[in-house]
Amino acid sequence: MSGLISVDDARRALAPHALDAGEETIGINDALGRILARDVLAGTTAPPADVSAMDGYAVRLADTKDTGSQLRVTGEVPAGTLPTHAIGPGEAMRIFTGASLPDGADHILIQEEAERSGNHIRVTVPQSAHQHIRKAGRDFSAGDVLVPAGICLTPADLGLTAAGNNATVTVRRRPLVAILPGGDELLPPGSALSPGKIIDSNSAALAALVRSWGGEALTPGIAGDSVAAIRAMIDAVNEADLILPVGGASVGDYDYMKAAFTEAGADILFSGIAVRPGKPTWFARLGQQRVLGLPGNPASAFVCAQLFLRPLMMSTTGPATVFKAALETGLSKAGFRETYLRAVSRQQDGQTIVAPLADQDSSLLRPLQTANCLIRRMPNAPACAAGDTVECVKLD
Ligand SMILES: Nc1nc2c(c(=O)[nH]1)N[C@H]1C(S)=C(S)[C@@H](COP(=O)(O)OP(=O)(O)OC[C@H]3O[C@@H](n4cnc5c(N)ncnc54)[C@H](O)[C@@H]3O)O[C@H]1N2
Ligand code: MOO
Repeated sequence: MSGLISVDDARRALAPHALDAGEETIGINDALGRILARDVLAGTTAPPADVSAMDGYAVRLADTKDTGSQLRVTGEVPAGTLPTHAIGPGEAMRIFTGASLPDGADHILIQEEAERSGNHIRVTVPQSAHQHIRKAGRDFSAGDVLVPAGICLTPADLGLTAAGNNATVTVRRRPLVAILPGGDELLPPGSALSPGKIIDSNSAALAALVRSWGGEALTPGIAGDSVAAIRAMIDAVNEADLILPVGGASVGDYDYMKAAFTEAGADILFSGIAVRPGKPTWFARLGQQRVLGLPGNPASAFVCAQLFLRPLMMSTTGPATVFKAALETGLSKAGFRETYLRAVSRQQDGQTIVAPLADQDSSLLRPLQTANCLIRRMPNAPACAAGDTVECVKLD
């Protein structure tokens, strides 16, 4: 109907245009939250040798079984040095936490369980089992995969990466995504408002989504309602891998976005999707740049970013979570557009329950803040009852 393409066809049309911004190698201190492009390998073994886990004496267990046993202290191994000699029967070596075990030793007598006098120690607590030695390679061995490619780097991953003697990691480059809101009514947050003006909320929400999907967001400002103003903005973001024009996508007299992009040389691949909310969503190529036009209504822009922008950026994030849930309340017959209802899902008695929010108007931000998922309804889906199973998409 009316020249709109289906959600599935839109996804298929977008698939060949998914972003692959390439790889870059960066310092580990800048890598938190980045997507790893190449496995991190251990360049060393940890611990590199059998080491002491306590401050005390490296001994032979057999020499320390009885209270009062005397051992001769033949030397010392502080952490960071290697033992200069082995120990023999009746001998001990002073050792500190993390230091390498001398040959001949098979046990650490902690200093609290020994009494020192000159070059001798006396066992004050009989020792019964080998203890306090960390074996070489207990954590990892040289050549092990420490962090697999594809994951989003956490603080623990970075500690492990460093321990494996890696100062850098190779991560996916962040695609540069420019957000281009258009409309004479829009002012940035924090402005002095005047009659007829509203605040641009889409830029903040979309920039946050872009960042959470591994991209870098550019927000060059708001374009006025004219082809010339929009073209100036297009020129200003020629570095971007993807441009997100927001608003001005529908049929109103001041909806200039597509005209401006066409004039700039863009090739529009589709315009209008049978989806609710988000019908005016469109897609174009401007040379190497991808252009995903989103509707101005905040819920439409947000939902269509989840449905269409996320897959475009998928090479850096992986697919959205889809799950099944039981409806808390019935739903009336669906319209001809594939519909995504903002909803709240929760666990109850081992079951996932989902409830659509009462007001689904696409201008509203409050329900969007409350929602944690979208209920997907296929075009013309029949009415369904409470308890029926529906498909849901987790919201980011
Ligand atoms: N006669 C028709 N009118 C409309 C149709 C239609 O088919 N025929 N489609 C409607 C649908 S569906 C949508 S969605 C909207 C989308 O229109 P646009 O993409 O052209 O968006 P605008 O008109 O520029 O804005 C719509 C609405 O959203 C507000 N807005 C815009 N940008 C922002 C922003 N950055 N932050 C916050 N709010 C924004 C704007 O002020 C409008 O209220 O069109 C319907 N109309
Ligand atoms: O498709 Mo629009 O997003 O319903 O308001």
